[in-house]
Amino acid sequence: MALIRMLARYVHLNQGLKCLGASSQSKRLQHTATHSSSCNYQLLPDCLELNYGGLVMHFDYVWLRDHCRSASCYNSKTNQRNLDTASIDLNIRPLKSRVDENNLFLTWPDGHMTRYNLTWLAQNSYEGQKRSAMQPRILWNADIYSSAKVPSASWDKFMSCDEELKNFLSNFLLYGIAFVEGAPPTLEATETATQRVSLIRETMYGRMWNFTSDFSRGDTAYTKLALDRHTDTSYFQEPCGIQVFHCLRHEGTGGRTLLVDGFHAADAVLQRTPENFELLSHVPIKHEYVENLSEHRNHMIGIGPVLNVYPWNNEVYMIRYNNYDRSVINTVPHDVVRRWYTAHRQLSAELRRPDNELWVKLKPGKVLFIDNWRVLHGRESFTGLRQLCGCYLTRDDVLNTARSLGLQA
Ligand SMILES: C[N+](C)(C)CCCC[C@H](N)C(=O)O
Ligand SMILES: O=C(O)CCC(=O)C(=O)O
Ligand SMILES: [Fe+2]
Repeated sequence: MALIRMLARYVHLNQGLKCLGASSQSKRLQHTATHSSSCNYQLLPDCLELNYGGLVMHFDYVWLRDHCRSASCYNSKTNQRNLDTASIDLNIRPLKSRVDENNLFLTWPDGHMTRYNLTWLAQNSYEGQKRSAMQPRILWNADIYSSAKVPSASWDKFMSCDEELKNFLSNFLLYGIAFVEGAPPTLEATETATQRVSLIRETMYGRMWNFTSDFSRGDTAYTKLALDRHTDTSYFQEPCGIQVFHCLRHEGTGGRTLLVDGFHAADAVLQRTPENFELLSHVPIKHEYVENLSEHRNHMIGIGPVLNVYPWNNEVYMIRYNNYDRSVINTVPHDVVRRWYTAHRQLSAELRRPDNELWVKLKPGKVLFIDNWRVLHGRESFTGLRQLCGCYLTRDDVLNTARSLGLQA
């Protein structure tokens, strides 16, 4: 209750501020209302209201001064701000204003004039951001993914042709998983493939890893035991963005890989029980990695909610779910803990629905890329010698590559 009340208060506060600005002050101040064929605007006491392209937007005056793109305020070669934001009068108002077909012009008290392209304003306004589509994704269960018949990239083309890389990344962004097939079954080839996409993120497990069930590290991954669905490195303040797996060898039985779309499960919780979604996206949880071997001593702590969402549209951008590595809960009082367990139970039930489970057997030559911020992985127990190599990738650089190829990321 306390949490929900706190959120409610936050919302009321925001609305309260808006009302105060519009009602108590507007009677005293003169409004400037201007119309052009496609656009009209008003200088309200606390913000500029712009109606353009069917969208009503509100811009704070300091924001408007801060976002001046003139040559003295902004370096368009480096795309960096020159203006010292701390030097803007927090009560600043424009002295003069006008619009033409495509632009809004404001003249500031010191005589400086700013020209804003109206389309730019629409794209960069809060209202526009709120309305704009979320990252296009196909939320999947086993059936949806299998029926989509998503093609794997073929090693030769993947390495030589940008169009193949673009298709691969486009599928990766849509589904959170993507495969390259026909790769040489070596650690070196795996490394080369990943470097086509991004930079390798070195961790305490190394840069490229090649592991088997020898308990060389203090973690269940280095055994033959089954591993329930989870995300990796939840105990980092910024969990690794992408995980790459390439099974170089398996002489034995079992050992299939389990994949589950965490965003699909989170969406089911949001649709059915919004208050549980709210708890999962606001209660901070700790994950911890404590390794105490003579060769390796590590202590990692990561803090954050299970679901990380953008506050302006509730879009989930990261799930942290690892019940093995989840640490003591001492960040919220007992009544919130109780409700959090109920919410966690619902999410777990969604993640465990058999129809959400995609099982694949990794084979030499087949490289799997997993979005570790979205798709959970696990594995079946196994017998015999099984050797898995791979690495983590930095998320920013994967998205950077995708954007440079013209994809929305
Ligand atoms: C992939 N590799 C074997 C190197 C590390 C495994 C890390 C396992 C850890 N429990 C986690 O989930 O983060
Ligand atoms: O052995 C596997 O297939 C995966 C183990 C695992 O979860 C990991 O290495 O992160
Ligand atoms: Fe893992």
